[in-house]
Amino acid sequence: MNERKGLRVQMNFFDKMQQHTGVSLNDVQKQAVRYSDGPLLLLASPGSGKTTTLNMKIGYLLLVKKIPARAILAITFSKASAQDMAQRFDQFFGKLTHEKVHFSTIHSFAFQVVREYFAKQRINFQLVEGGNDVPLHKKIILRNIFTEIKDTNPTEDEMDELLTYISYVKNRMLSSKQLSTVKSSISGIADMYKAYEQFKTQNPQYPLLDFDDMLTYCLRILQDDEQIRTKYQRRFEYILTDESQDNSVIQHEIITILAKPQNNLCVVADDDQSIFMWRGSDVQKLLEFEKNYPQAKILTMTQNYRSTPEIVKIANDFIKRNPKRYTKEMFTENPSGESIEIHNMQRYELQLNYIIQEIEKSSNPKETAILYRNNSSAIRLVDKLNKAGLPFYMKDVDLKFFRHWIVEDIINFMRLSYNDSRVDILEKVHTKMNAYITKKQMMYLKNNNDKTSVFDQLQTVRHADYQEQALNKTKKLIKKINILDPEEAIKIIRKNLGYEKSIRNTAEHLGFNEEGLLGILNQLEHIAVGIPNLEAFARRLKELEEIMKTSWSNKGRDVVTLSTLHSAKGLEYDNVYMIDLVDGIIPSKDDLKQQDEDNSEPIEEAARLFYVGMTRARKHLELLTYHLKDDEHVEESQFLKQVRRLVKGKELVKKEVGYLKSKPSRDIPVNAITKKEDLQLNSYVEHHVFGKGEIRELSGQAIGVEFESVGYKKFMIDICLKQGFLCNIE
Ligand SMILES: Nc1ncnc2c1ncn2[C@@H]1O[C@H](COP(=O)(O)OP(=O)(O)OP(=O)(O)O)[C@@H](O)[C@H]1O
Repeated sequence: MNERKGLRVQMNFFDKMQQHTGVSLNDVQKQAVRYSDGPLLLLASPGSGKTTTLNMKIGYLLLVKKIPARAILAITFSKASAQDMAQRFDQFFGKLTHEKVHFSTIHSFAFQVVREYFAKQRINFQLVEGGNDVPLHKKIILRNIFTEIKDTNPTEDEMDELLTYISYVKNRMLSSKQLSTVKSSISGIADMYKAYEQFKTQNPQYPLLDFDDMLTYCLRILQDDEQIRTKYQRRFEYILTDESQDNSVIQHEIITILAKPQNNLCVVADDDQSIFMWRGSDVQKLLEFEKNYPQAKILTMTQNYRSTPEIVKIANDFIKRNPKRYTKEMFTENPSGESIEIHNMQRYELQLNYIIQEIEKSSNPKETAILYRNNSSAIRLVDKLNKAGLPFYMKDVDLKFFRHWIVEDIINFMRLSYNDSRVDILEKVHTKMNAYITKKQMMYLKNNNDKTSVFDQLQTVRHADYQEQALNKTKKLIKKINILDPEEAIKIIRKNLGYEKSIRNTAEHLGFNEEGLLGILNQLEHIAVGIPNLEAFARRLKELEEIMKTSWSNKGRDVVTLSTLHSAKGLEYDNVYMIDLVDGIIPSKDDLKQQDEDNSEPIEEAARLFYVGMTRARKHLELLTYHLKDDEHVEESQFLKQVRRLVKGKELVKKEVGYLKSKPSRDIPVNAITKKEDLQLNSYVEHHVFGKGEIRELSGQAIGVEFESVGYKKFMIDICLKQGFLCNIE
């Protein structure tokens, strides 16, 4: 093609695309689309049209450069983004070409390579994660290794830490010698990692692979097997990677090899949105792009099409606090809107009440997101939302809270109060209260249990006089718990039975985060407010778990979205509320500690997370903080202080009193069932979230309904009646 003709074809492409999609690319976007031969780093600010540009670029390769689809490899960050890209590609080009480009995650590409290699070697391998049909799961292997090495079962938190550690080590390609450089609260974690690796490879004819191994093997195969390497290098003439700021070291290595020798590699990234360092991503690789490809072209897309200038300006100025970054000045030509709001509440509860009020007021909840750093922020929020009758969609449901050992302990204390002859339950909690019960005494009870009160039985084998008193006191307290309401009961367990002291001791001895553990107790206490008895409390926990678990069924409905900041990546909403903006959460305690120890990387990553949150908002952004949580003073987030300085007095500090509420916060429908006697077995009702269902169970405090849309669910009758959740069907 001669130069003029080439230029004409390009012009036609952009004009045609504008007519076809309504999107008129800006100059940098066009340059990025056109630049296809050689390495290109496309640095893009949030909302600057990365996905749009990447899609146009692929269309350009197909339609203008006549590259067959199978020669293009487009790597996305997650399965969901691969689907999203494929969908958007179809919208743009579905009518213009029949060619189908394969959008793939790096893991699914690696899997293809690994499968091919093992087939060639006639070796059977087995996956240890993904799906329920995996015969031997990674978590089971690791649980066993942990128990063998530590002589105790891991907690859920320890399992998480171990899984993250292993993933980090592999993604960062750390050698055995470097293992000790990775910080962990679990002693002996490096040995666990080594034992795990050894276990998986003990039979070379039948290796076990987890998802991270897919990358490790893929890289090794590409390095060592010339035939496979050249096959893929020849096949993929053009490689594009999206969200590359979150690629790990090993992912960068795989892509570097694949792109050789022509290096037609387009890397789309925003170093300011790199938020997965803890999982092994390495933004350093991006910052070194020019060093690795001296002939590289670097383009910067900084026009934001998403947000108002008020949001764009503050977010842009905020992220400059991080010194190690590519300099970019994000700007927008969008019309002006409202300024960012900062709300500094007196107490944590007021933040919750405020959020509820805002959602109730909202005419379009689907366009509203509540973002928080930790999943634990969601528990009380979900409780409140449910009590207010506000349905929601939760982006990444984490049910760990409900299985936490502290929750189990509290339920066990309550169980014991129903029947204090239960040796099996006492065994689970005997070391966690002030009764000085020894292992030997427990053995005695197990062998001689006469089904009377365990405390009376223990009196016969007590060792010291002080134990007599302690056992008497414990027996009385345990009995008392049974007649108290759950909120009071938890207080007695914490303070009088000595459970809180035992948690503090455990935290100190095992290096657990004491504040986090006590936080779980506080959450339980709050959930318990207003619940009449212990059974109802246990049921409420189950109910909350179920509500969270099934919130996916609200996806796409006109409901508010709850999400961690991490999972909000790539999404956008008209209204965004960032909550729990206090020091200790964002930045976390550990971020702050590491900063004190001269490692500023974690706090910079936390700032990027904050930035990701702010840039999700199209029109309305609110940042929420408070002074007091559970009677403890908390400091507002230092990031928020920075934003406050940038907003300069435009904030609206609202008065606490405006948000206090005690009554049900939604309008109860006229046909709502408010009396227990109006609930009839086998009759049909309409639930405010789950729709039509048949009452199948009515027992004590609980009601069970079989719904047409989501199946069987159990609720607390009291809450349903008070909040008007169930309505008669005409
Ligand atoms: N040249 C353009 N003109 C008008 N709108 C555009 C243009 N480019 C992109 N957009 C629009 O801007 C919005 C953001 O684009 P996109 O989702 O591609 O951004 P992104 O860079 O991937 O965002 P983020 O990284 O923050 O998730 C989309 O609604 C898109 O249609």
